[in-house]
Amino acid sequence: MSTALSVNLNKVALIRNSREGNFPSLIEFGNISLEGGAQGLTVHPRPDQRHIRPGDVYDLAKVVKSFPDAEFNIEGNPFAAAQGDYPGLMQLVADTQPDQCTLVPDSDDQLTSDHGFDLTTQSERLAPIVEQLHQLGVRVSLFMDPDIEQIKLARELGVARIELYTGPYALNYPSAQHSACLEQYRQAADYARGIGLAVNAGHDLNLDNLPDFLSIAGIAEVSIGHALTVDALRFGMPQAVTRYLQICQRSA
Ligand SMILES: CC(=O)[C@@H](O)[C@H](O)COP(=O)(O)O
Ligand SMILES: NCC(=O)COP(=O)(O)O
Repeated sequence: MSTALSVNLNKVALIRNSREGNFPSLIEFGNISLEGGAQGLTVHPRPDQRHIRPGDVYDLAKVVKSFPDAEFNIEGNPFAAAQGDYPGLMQLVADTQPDQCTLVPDSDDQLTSDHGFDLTTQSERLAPIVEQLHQLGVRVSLFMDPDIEQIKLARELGVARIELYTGPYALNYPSAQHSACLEQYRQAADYARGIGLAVNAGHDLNLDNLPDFLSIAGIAEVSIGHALTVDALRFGMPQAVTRYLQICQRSA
């Protein structure tokens, strides 16, 4: 099986935002990624617009549509309030109709995503959001820790996928805890697939830790941005995309 690579362009936007103007262009790097064979693009618009801006979401939706087989994945917290010209995640999704929306429980003051949903407390308020996204024809993925009890609750919400938050996996690679950590993710992924959920994964995956992670059977998609952008500084964007694709094509 091959795992789809969705290139997250957040950090290209971070560089762009450090000066006036539109350099680097996200449209250019979105095209380079998809021309290089990536199966999709991911963006994570946040209310403070530290990187992805609403205009980027509309621009990249158009880029993805120009590649018939490519997918657009918009991530974010559906409960984060509109702020300035950030209209809220659900408005951006309604306007651009992405293939997938990955719901992430980030608060506005987080440096980055650092945990999955606690569905014991969030399921009730997520249910109408999931329904709304399904009404829009958007596939829903929930950002989750590798916790089987939580994954059971994700299935009850009727979503198609979960995205395993791989921050702890990356943190433990390579260490004495690596094997046990990988096994926890394997068991969570196997369980999720066994109850009918497809499994995505993301956060801090890189060229070193990705091969071991993709020894886990049936990972549908990995979304990678931070390390891939650094690798683009090293090798150029086309070669960086190629190197991740080579690993994804060898997945279990
Ligand atoms: C949800 C997740 O792990 C990442 O996709 C997220 O996009 C990281 O956000 P930053 O790029 O803002 O760190
Ligand atoms: N969902 C994970 C993602 O889109 C990118 O995460 P990272 O590679 O920037 O850590």
